[in-house]
Order: sequence, then C-alpha cells, then structure tokens
Amino acid sequence: MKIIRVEGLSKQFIRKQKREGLLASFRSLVAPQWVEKVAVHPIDFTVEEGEMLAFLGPNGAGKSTTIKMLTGILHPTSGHAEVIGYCPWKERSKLAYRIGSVFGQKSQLWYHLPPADSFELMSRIYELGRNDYKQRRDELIERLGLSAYLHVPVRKLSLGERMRCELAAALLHRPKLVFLDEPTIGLDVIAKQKIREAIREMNRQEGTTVFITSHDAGDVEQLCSRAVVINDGRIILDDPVSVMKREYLTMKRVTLELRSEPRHWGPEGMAGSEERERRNEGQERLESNGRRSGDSQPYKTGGIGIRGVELIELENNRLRLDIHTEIITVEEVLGYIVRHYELEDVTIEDPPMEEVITHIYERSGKEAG
Ligand SMILES: Nc1ncnc2c1ncn2[C@@H]1O[C@H](COP(=O)(O)OP(=O)(O)OP(=O)(O)O)[C@@H](O)[C@H]1O
Repeated sequence: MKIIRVEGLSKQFIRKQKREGLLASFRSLVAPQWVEKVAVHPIDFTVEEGEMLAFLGPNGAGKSTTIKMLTGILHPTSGHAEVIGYCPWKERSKLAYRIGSVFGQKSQLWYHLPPADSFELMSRIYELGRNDYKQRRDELIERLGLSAYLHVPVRKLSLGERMRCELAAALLHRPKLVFLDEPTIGLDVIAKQKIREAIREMNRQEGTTVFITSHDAGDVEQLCSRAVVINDGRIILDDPVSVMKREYLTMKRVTLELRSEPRHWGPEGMAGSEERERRNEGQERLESNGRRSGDSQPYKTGGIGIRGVELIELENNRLRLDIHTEIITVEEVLGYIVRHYELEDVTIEDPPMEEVITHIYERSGKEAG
C-alpha cells in the first residue's frame, strides 16, 4: 500500500529582490521588485508503507520544501499529495497525529527541561491515554537506552544523547510515518551507529515508514532500501539503494597512520610485483564479469601500485587513500597494509554526498543528452 503519493507537486517562491546601496534600499521600500524562484519543479513519486526511503540532494535542491509540503507546513504552487490518506496542507492537524519528525538541526524538546518532562508535555499534546503513554514511554526508554539521562536538562546532554531523546519524542504517539531530516548530523561514529540501530529496530518491529534526508552516505547504505535524488528541484534518480551502491557509492576514503614511513615508496608503489599481478588478475576477473568494464572512470594506481587504490595524500607516516570498492575491497587493502606495515590507526569514510550527487547528475545529464 502506498503511504505517500506525490503527483506534479511543485513550489515556487516569490521573494523581494535586494538592491545594493542606501538609495536603492529606500527605493525597494517604496517600489519593491519581486523575483520568482522555483524551489521544486513538478515532481512525482510514491512511497510504500514500511519502506525506508532516502531523499537526497545538495544544499538548496528542494528537500526541505518538499518535506514542508508533505507535512502540510507549505501549500504547493501546483500538484497533489496524499500522505496516509490525507491531503497534508488541507488536513494538517489530522495528519500531525499520525506522523513524527526529527530535525537534526532543530530540537523539538524543551531546552531547559529534562526529556522526561518533554515526553509528559507531548503526551498531553497528542492526547495519549495515561496507561498507553506510560507503557510506550517505558518501552522507548528501554529500547533507546535513555534511563541514565532522563532527568538531566536537555541543554546538558551530548548531541548523541539528545538525538536519541528526539527520536523517542517523535515516536511517542506511534506514528505510521516519520520524517528524519539529517538525524545523524554532527554525531561521532558510535552515536551514529546507535541512532541507526534505533531507526532500523523501529522499522523492523513496528513497520514504521521512514522518509530520511541525509548528507551521510552511511545513513543511506545502512538504512534505506531506495533512494530518490533531487537536484535543482527536479528528481534525477529514483532507484534501489543496491543499484546506487553498485553505480555510485563505489568509493571509500581511508586514512592510515603507520608506525613508520612506507619503506618501498617510489615508482614501484607499495605493492610488490606478486601483489600487483594478483590485483591485475582481480581486475581482469571483474571486467570479465561485466562490472565496470568499459567505464570511463580511470582506476589509477596513484603511486600505490594496487589497482583501484589512489593515493590522495602522503604526509610522513600518514596516508590518505581512495579505494574503488568495485575493484578491490577495503578489507583486501587493509589486509595488505597490515601484512607489510605496522598500522597505528585507521579511519574509513564515505565520499561526501555532494560528490556522489555530482556524479549522478553528470551521468543523468549524459544519458539524457
Ligand atoms: N521561503 C522561501 N522564500 C524564498 N526562497 C526559498 C524559501 N525557502 C526555500 N527557498 C529557496 O528554494 C530552494 C530550495 O530550498 P530548500 O530549503 O528546499 O533546499 P534543501 O534541499 O532543503 O537545502 P539544504 O540541504 O541546504 O537544507 C533554495 O534555492 C532556497 O533558497
């Protein structure tokens, strides 16, 4: 069953044109000039009940405007939307009882109150029955591990602790659908993992539909089954995440701290000839399997001597590598490093979402033209 249906939904803003200079500013007050900005061109998509959908795009792409229309905060310029059977901008308060939202950049908890008090206030706003509320609250405290800081004012919580409380507050009234806008922004690796686990469990146990925007490729890979990418107000990709992973999320950025400077450095790279042969065989095997064969993307060795691995930076004992994971896995590269060098520390990062989207945009442009 479709929980969200969007047809030809668009939004155009009209804003005052600012002019430079004092005189021009006065003139603007008397005779303002207006400019139109199409934030969202007519878009169409649907979301299945129970689905976890990533809604992605660079800054200014139209994500927040779309979410605001789907939650009834904004009226569209044209088109239709149905969210859990309601027209969001016409039936906003009815819809509010059925949806939850978490905005990573904006808290919905009372800043000077402990989370326990915010939960209490929200139970009144949502008109929850006392027993039902207490049972649900205790269940969420247990599931999200909130008991240690339930009575600490929100302003004193770490970002990760606060985000788990935000999630609990959004789930208190058992919404069928939650909008999560950058739920892991600013969190460290451990806190991100905890939030992701909580989201996964909510989806698995309660079948909650999740509509998530994020600049973190990890959120998309680990949580979502489908990704919709919007750029400049237009949808440029609507694909399963497995396809996105295979086509676009094919790089990991790895920073290594070695105990000493790499020994076999130079034109030969880090790998010995045996290793290079093995890698090249691997490459042939991959190409014969049809993956990436003929793709224009160059798999530079960049001084490392392993195909699919590029050296981005070398500073004393510190190396930054880009690993193209359809050629070689991160485990294989780390295995090689560990066999040949003493490793002190390693950090594995996803490429910035902006880079991934630029790649999608360039490719969609090429395919269209
Ligand atoms: N109230 C408004 N008045 C005029 N223009 C607006 C308004 N709100 C958004 N816009 C413009 O619409 C475009 C889309 O904005 P939107 O906030 O939806 O982008 P976004 O994808 O959510 O970006 P971000 O990731 O930075 O939050 C932007 O160019 C923005 O400047």
